[in-house]
Amino acid sequence: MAGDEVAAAVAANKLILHSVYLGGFLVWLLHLFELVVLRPKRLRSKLQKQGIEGPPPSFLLGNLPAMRKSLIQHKTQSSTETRTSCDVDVASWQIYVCGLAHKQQLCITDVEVLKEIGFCKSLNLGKSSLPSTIGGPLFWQGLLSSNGIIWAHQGKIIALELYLDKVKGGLAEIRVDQNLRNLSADIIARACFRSSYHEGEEIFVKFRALKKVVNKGMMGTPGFRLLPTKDNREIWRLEKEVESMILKLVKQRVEALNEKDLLQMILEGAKSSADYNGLSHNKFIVDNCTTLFFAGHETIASTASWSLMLLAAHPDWQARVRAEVLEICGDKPLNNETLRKMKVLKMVIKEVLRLYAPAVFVTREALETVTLKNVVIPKGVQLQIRVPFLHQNPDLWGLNAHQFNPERFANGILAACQSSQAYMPFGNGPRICVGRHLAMTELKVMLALILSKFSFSLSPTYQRSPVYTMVVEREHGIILHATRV
Ligand code: HEM
Repeated sequence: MAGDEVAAAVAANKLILHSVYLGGFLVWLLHLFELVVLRPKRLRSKLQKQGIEGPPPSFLLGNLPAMRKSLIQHKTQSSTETRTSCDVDVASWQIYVCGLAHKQQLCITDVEVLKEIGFCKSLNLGKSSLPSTIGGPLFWQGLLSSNGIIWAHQGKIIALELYLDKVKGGLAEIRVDQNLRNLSADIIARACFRSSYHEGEEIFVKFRALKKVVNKGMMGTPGFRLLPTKDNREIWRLEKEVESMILKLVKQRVEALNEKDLLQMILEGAKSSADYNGLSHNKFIVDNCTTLFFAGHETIASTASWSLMLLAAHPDWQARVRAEVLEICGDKPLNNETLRKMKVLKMVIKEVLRLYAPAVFVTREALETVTLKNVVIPKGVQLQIRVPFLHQNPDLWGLNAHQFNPERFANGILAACQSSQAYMPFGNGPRICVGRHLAMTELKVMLALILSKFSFSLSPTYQRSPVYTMVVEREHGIILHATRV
């Protein structure tokens, strides 16, 4: 072949290649247009035909930072007020599309619909794929994000081990000599796996690093996770490390004396996992352990931190809780009996969970077409419940809905709110948090121990900075002054 023929062939090849790339890109753009413009329009008109009105679809094209800001806005100057974007249009049904999961999202604020979701036992209303799309490597196909028969299988194993009586039985003696995060990790490690934070420390460190990278950017954009970007490579590396550490812990456990604890139950459940959905033995173990690390650790660390901030900002409530703890316990150790008597502490925790619910969204997906409040929800539509909207809605909680006032829970949730469905820090219905009893016990133990020894005030430099990073965290931390009581 002559030189100019070779050059012509190369140029032709290049042209073909570029046309293929361009064609692929155009198809991708069309697909995106279909997802974010046409489908929501179709869904909206379907709902309009059923008499449901809502604002026009809005488009959140995978912009996680913008979504975080819209959820937790800094609307007031006050360092402790918790006002969120509650005053945006809260129509009963809002329709908008969220490019994060490339699914149509139906935002629900109608408590009657929430009630129906709570009572709906059908496996057709499952967990939305949004959390696993965004937070995939943190919990993949564990209990938190799975559906159908595998969820039922995992639920039987895990929920049984976290029942109230087991939680009470597992109360270990705890020393307050670590920071809150480590303390909550320690309790989770002890309660679930009878190991200590120290033994699992490395896993928690890696897991936090993994969470930090997963949180960055536009993780829900289709195909994005497959690209070998710097962050994705970091995620893949950390994922492998966490996995091998968990499996090492499991190996040590198998070689040691068997105890009937949660880890042991997960190991036994893993033996039959393939029968349920083809999940491999190791994947079943790793996904459920990471789910528990994530669900049980970050949520509690977040609630404990906000509790201390609010108590520091409200010295009257801090003094009431301390007086209660000292009166009930004196020099006695904390146990189930004494914890049960701490009514003021419980009211405070409930109020903190109302104002700073760590899980901002509770989500569901219509895995098949379902009907809620006589409205037909087509298969594939995701339902999104924004917890802060419900928890701080003045129509439901009264005019002081944005203020810290634990007294509202003095006579229970029903007396505090127009509808008990509107209080859902732990979600609702069949998918309600399986760790809620452990969480409440853990929070009571941590706060009682800390408040019995220290008194807190807010540093003048403290700046309120809630930010949504899978749970509601503090962007600039919480700065408190502590003195020994
Ligand atoms: C303050 C602490 C906690 C909060 C606010 C919290 C909140 C939640 C929420 C909102 C859900 C979703 C519920 C729904 O979709 O209706 C959930 C699910 C879950 N939580 Fe928690 N949680 C906490 C602590 C824990 C702990 C300590 C554990 C375990 C050790 C745990 C394990 C789980 C699991 C496994 C699920 C999935 C349940 C399912 O889908 O069947 N959580 N949690």
